[in-house]
Amino acid sequence: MIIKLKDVTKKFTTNDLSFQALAGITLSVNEGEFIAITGTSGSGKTTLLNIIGCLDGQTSGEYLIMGESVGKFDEARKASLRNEVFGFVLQDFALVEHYTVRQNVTLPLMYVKDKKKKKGRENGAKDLLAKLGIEHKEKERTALLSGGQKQRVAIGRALINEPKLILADEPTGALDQKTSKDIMEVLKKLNEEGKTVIVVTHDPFVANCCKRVIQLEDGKIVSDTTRTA
Ligand SMILES: Nc1ncnc2c1ncn2[C@@H]1O[C@H](COP(=O)(O)OP(=O)(O)OP(=O)(O)O)[C@@H](O)[C@H]1O
Repeated sequence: MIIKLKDVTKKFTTNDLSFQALAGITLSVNEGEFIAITGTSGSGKTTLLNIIGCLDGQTSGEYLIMGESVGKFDEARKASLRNEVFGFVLQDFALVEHYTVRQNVTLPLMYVKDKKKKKGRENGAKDLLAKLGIEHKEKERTALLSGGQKQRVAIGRALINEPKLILADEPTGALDQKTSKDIMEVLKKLNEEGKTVIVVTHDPFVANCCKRVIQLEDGKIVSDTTRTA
């Protein structure tokens, strides 16, 4: 088991107003899973993904990564998890538009202290771009790319540090149907190669591409189904 949440809640408080975004989430994720988190707008999908990715903390309950309680980790440990264990893919790509494709993909290497590891990954960047079908764009500025190509760059950036898990928040939200299909094919292939993939989506097509679908409503899991075929 790679991830376990036990009765996790999240409350946001602003100006004395309190909002319960997650209301007792219990969930286990095994290595190699391909999961969609779905639900209507405001159901808590992004809040849950942010807690899983250690971008935010829970209000109560326990979150364990590979058996260790995240509550005990200091900021440095959480930052290293974000850089080494998780690869993040976002709806708006979040690329540095005036950087080239290669510069964007290799950006997270800035935080890698181990020189040998860093060099190896730098050398592997070209193969990664080839795998994502954007090697011919290596030296191009990302501002000039199509939406689908930009998302491939963002996936490359998420993969460069060889994470265990890919966390994608509406990865196809800014793409047309055909390009969305292509991007889901890329994620499917990564999953087949062993990566654990969690996708937040409100798009039934995207959810259908995943093997397990977890549906949230008002901060609670209302269904959790795994496709058997
Ligand atoms: N930082 C915050 N401060 C206050 N309330 C927040 C904050 N972040 C999220 N919320 C609230 O928590 C609820 C869940 O938000 P969340 O973004 O997780 O929903 P979502 O299911 O991802 O929605 P969407 O599909 O619209 O992105 C919403 O009602 C939202 O307004």
